[in-house]
Parts: sequence; C-alpha cells; structure tokens
Amino acid sequence: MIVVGAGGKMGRMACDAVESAPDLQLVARAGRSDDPAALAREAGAQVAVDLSVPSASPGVVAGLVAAGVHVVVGTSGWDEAALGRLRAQLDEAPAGTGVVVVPNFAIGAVLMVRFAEAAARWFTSVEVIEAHHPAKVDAPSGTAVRTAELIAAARRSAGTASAPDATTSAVDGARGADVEGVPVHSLRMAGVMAAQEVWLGNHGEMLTLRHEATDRTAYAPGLLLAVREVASRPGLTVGLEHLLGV
Ligand SMILES: NC(=O)C1=CN([C@@H]2O[C@H](COP(=O)(O)OP(=O)(O)OC[C@H]3O[C@@H](n4cnc5c(N)ncnc54)[C@H](OP(=O)(O)O)[C@@H]3O)[C@@H](O)[C@H]2O)C=CC1
Ligand SMILES: O=C(O)C1=N[C@H](C(=O)O)C[C@H](O)C1
Repeated sequence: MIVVGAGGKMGRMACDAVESAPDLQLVARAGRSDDPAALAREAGAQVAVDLSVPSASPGVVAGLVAAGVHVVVGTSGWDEAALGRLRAQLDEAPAGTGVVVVPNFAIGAVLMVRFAEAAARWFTSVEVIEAHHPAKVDAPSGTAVRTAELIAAARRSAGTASAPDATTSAVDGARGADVEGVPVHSLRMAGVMAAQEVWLGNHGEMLTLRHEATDRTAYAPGLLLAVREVASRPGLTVGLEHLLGV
C-alpha cells in the first residue's frame, strides 16, 4: 500500500489505519514533491490511496493507473468530466486495474446520501447545506456535489417538478451554488470538522437529514473496506455504497 498526501490530515489517519490492520502493509508514503507511480513501483505497492488536493488528484491517479496500481481516491473535486477521462484511461489500462472514487468514507454520510436520494422525488423543495473546517480548499464539498447530483437524477427520473422559488433579485451567492438545479450552501467554520444537512420540504412538513463527522477516525472503516476491495473491482466504481451494498 502507498498513501499519497500522507502528511495531510486524512493521509496521517489513513497511514495509522493501514498500519493497525494486520492484513495490510504500508510500504510507501508520498507527498507533493514525490512521483507516486515511481514510488509505488520501487516499493512494490499494489494499491494506492490518494488523499491529496483536488488540483493534483487527477494527475496522481492517472500516473498510478498507467503503472497498473489499483487506486482508492478519497480526494474531492472529481467532476463528471474528470471521471469520464479516468473511465477512458481504465478501458485502455492493464487488464483488471481498479479505481474506487469515494466522496465520503464515513458510513453515516453514505447512508445520509442514500436516504436523500430515496426521499428526493417525494418533496417539493430540496436544498443541501454543508459545513467544514476553514482549512478546506474546495467548495462545495465533494460529498455535497455528489448528493445534489444524485438528488437531481432521482427527481429527473421520477419527473418531479423544479422546486418553487420566487427570487427575482439576490446578492451573489445568497441562494447557494446551483448543482444541477439543487441549491448547495457551503459554510466554513472554526469548530466544525465536516457536517451536511439535506432539507426536504412539502407544504406543511419538513424532513431534515443530518450527518456530522467529529473525528477523522470515522473515515477509517470505509477506507479500509475500499482498500481491501479495490483489486477485485476492475474499472471505475464511484461511491462506497456499491461496496456496502446499500
Ligand atoms: N473521502 C473522504 O471521506 C474524505 C475526503 N477528504 C478529502 O481528502 C483531501 C485531503 O484532505 P485533508 O487531508 O484534509 O487535506 P490536507 O491539506 O491536510 O492534506 C493534503 C495533503 O496533500 C499533499 N499534496 C499537495 N499537493 C500534492 C501533490 N501534488 N501530490 C501529492 N500530494 C500533494 C499535501 O502536502 P503538503 O503538506 O506538502 O501541502 C498534504 O499532505 C481533500 O480533497 C478532502 O476534501 C477529506 C476527508 C474525508
Ligand atoms: O475536506 C474535508 O474535510 C472533507 N472532504 C470531503 C468532501 O469534500 O466531501 C469529505 C468530507 O466531507 C470531509
């Protein structure tokens, strides 16, 4: 196993989790000045975990896939265009190479997104609110973007009408980011690690789904599951829900 972004907040947690797992061996740690594919080759790593930064992640993953290394991607910022390029590369890659892109490793967050997807078609209005620590470089969070995309897809396939909104004038950003028609509001707050709410409204009722991660150890079980499974999942898998069977 090699961890890319090993010196970061998530990278340190991942190294600790792998080192505590009796069936896994951490053979290399990569940072911003390393070539992860070359390090993986030298150390004989079969699986890599990428926990770097959104601007570097697609290049890091492409290099590892070209070297025949299976990759678990936890870094945020993977939009449909980047996923499409990765899918195309995997079609040409050494047979059986697998990549699992996981917007959120926390089991509760995966379930919250699933619940939101199931509920989305039954509500007139749906909006997403996410809050993160102020050191986070991207907004909205990868989890929030994925949640909004899945909500939008569920509403499209059920033929749900667009949410009503009479706003005709607004200060820039007041209605949040528009992700496929779903407003997403991002807070960056000291005192918060990672939280997300999905608000669903009908006339006369409100359903609120909320998840909060208060410690990065929440991500360890999902991360270890993805590491153990990635080699048996050739091609591209997006979302831990496919590994959890939920
Ligand atoms: N999927 C999930 O469940 C979760 C995902 N994340 C995501 O993981 C990513 C990392 O988060 P976090 O640990 O908080 O961030 P940090 O800023 O703490 O760590 C990022 C690390 O990446 C390194 N890095 C920067 N550029 C490169 C590069 N070009 N190649 C290799 N490594 C590089 C940094 O090195 P340096 O120190 O030298 O800058 C740093 O060690 C984010 O995208 C975040 O959203 C976070 C939590 C959960
Ligand atoms: O940067 C973080 O901290 C997190 N990033 C991921 C994201 O962008 O969704 C996952 C989690 O929300 C924590």
